[in-house]
Amino acid sequence: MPRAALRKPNPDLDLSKWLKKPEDLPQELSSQTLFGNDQPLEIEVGSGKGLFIQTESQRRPEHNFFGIEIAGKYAAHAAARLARRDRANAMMLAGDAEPLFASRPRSYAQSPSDAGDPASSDGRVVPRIASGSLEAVHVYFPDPWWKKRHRKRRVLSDANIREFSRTLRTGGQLHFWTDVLDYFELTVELIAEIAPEFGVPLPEVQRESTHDLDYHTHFERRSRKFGIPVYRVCYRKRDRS
Ligand SMILES: C[S@@+](CC[C@H](N)C(=O)[O-])C[C@H]1O[C@@H](n2cnc3c(N)ncnc32)[C@H](O)[C@@H]1O
Repeated sequence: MPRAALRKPNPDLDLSKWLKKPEDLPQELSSQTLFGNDQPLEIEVGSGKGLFIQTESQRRPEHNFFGIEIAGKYAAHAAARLARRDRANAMMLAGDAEPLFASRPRSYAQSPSDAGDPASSDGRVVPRIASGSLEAVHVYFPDPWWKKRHRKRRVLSDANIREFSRTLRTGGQLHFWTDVLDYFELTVELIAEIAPEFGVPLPEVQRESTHDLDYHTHFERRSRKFGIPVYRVCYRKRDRS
């Protein structure tokens, strides 16, 4: 299903507080470095038009929300939602989530001398997101990328699932919703195989919507309007020991 065209953003809206580029970010990503406080940090990967981050940052002001969206236009659209509401606990990154979660150097480097994450004095790479530091990771309606040569683009790849688990605190949550049944089943199997610390997936309930934008995300809205079933799960990371 093609995506609807985006409305042009208001050029008078100053997005600088809500829309970041990878090069604007501090080396370590935490509530303290991004928001200047110690509220629990939740990251949404693939925010699209930003309905989730808009509604959740309003509903739970005691948490911070960092949305990552690789498509610049969508990231700007989501940031504009936050800017119009002057939201203090949410911001968007226009960029790829994978190198930010990676615990090995990846390619946000601009030049060979600026190669990825810094090494600590004993030569280990320091990840951008500290282990056990996140309250939740949200992945809603990720592109399934069926072709074999495209599978490495999946947000729920082996590598990313391991990194999501690494960065979540014990008891932290991974939310995954999709309307693609095969992809849902394959991903649930994959998580059980490579990240058993997530335990069994807990089903999340479908809420009744009370108005036209009362949905979790834009893709959830679209699926429900077309009568397409949505598969929703939440994992809670357990202590491995
Ligand atoms: C199908 S859309 C779903 C958007 C939104 N989550 C929703 O449910 O309405 C998937 C989004 O993930 C974004 N995306 C894909 N790979 C990404 C990555 N590696 N990092 C950040 N965003 C990514 C795409 O640009 C796209 O906007």
